Amino acid sequence: MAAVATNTSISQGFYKPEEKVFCNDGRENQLLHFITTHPQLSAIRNSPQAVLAAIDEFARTKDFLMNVGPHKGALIADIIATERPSSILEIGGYIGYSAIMFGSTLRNTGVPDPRYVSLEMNTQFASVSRALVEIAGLSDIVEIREGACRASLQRLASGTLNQGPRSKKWDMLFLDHSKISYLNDLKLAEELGIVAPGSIVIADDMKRPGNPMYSDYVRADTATKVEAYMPFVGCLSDGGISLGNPYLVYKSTLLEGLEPTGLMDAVEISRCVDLVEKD
Ligand SMILES: C[S@@+](CC[C@H](N)C(=O)[O-])C[C@H]1O[C@@H](n2cnc3c(N)ncnc32)[C@H](O)[C@@H]1O
Repeated sequence: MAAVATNTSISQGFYKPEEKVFCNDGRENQLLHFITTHPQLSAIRNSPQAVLAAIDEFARTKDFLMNVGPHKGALIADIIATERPSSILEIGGYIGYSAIMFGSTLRNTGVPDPRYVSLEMNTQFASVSRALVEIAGLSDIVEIREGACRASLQRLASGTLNQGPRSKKWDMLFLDHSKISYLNDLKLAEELGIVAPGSIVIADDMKRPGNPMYSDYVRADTATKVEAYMPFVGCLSDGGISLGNPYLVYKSTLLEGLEPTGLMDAVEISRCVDLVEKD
């Protein structure tokens, strides 16, 4: 059997450029077909690295895919390997590239009872992702949860989904969904106790396209956050907008890394280090 190249993505070049239409035009099913009919499928099975290499091969040679990619992905995988979280929650799973890369890294840390839950609202993307996670041999620790993330976050925190850590707090939250929703959904995760002291929040695409409202929030001191929060305390709400917990303290840094297309981007790493007393 021919050997499967597992680390060719970086050396063999970049993904095709992102065009006006960049997803949901049939390419996700074509990717699944590409992998399930791959001449090296038997060697790809149960090898997360080989599945990632096959996804990268598709995105280099056939069609762009909006994955975190091998470069920024490696930066985040290094943090997982060093910090050894037990539980990682991802918002925005797409076809499962990050879930396979980070789920595999999580498994390799050897932490007891590892859990990776990936929230994805698009039914078709969730089903491709589930299939690729299964081919990668990671279904035992990676769960693809279909649905809009705010409802899933509520269910996770209320314990009506039976996967996840025993407490409400998750050790790591990876934000990679609609950029405009990052801040509102982080605030919901704060209110629900999903993000708490000890959690690390990682946000993608912080340079391309960038997310000033989000970065201002995670870099602000608590006094500034409390001042912005106070006027709205007690307002009636339908639950669509979250106020968050301004008493949580983050230490936040920006880490530069390449998009899979070769353009420079960055991820924001925000460590929730404290919960200060209310005055
Ligand atoms: C950039 S892609 C995620 C890429 C993936 N993390 C990776 O690197 O392999 C963004 C995904 O977020 C999903 N998404 C956007 N808004 C969402 C929401 N509110 N709830 C759940 N998923 C959402 C989209 O359907 C899309 O698949």
